[in-house]
Amino acid sequence: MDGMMDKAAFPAGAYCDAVARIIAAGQRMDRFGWVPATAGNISIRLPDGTLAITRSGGHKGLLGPQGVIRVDAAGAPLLPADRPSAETLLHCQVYAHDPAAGAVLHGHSVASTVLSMAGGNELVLEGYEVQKVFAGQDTHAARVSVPIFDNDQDIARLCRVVAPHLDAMRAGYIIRGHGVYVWGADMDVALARLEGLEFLLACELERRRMR
Ligand SMILES: CSC[C@@H](O)[C@@H](O)C(=O)COP(=O)(O)O
Ligand SMILES: [Zn+2]
Repeated sequence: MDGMMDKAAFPAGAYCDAVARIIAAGQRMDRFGWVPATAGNISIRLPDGTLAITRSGGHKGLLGPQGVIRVDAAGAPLLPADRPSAETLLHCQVYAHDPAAGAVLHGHSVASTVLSMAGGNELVLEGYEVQKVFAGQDTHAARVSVPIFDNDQDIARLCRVVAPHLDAMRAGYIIRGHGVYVWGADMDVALARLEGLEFLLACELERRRMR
């Protein structure tokens, strides 16, 4: 990690702190079963506007410091040989859209995968106390829409589909048959929102089973 800090325009501890938080986030997501196999990706925005993001292809519950690399705001690795997450552009898009975003999380839970494959372009959450974890929500009575976008292996094209909806998003979004993207001002907030959203998706799945 020391070599990475040579030209950094921020305090020496910031990158190491981000790496530690990303490793811990991966472990937490893994405990819930949200990052099976090599699924999921995790990033933090650093003070100079570059990102610390997971390397492509590793298990996100078993990350070490080498599993995290740096990319610029457009997603290009600072070390050209590094291969960042295949979905790096979705992270860059969130940071470009929301100057307050400090961390982005992507997981592949059973609930987000199954519910999004049931059809429709949104999942509506209403009546749940836990939906207050999302930005601007102060009552269970509100209606929180989580958009669902069709999966696409062309991530730049997927970004263009997601872009017009970002302003209205309160709880992140779901890619059909794939997983969720959630973010927050810092890693703690992003993790709380992910946990809240996944709890609500699990509730929805359970309710549909009961019908
Ligand atoms: C298990 S395949 C999952 C990938 O295709 C992708 O969706 C994913 O979440 C992880 O890709 P990665 O390039 O490791 O960030
Ligand atoms: Zn994915």
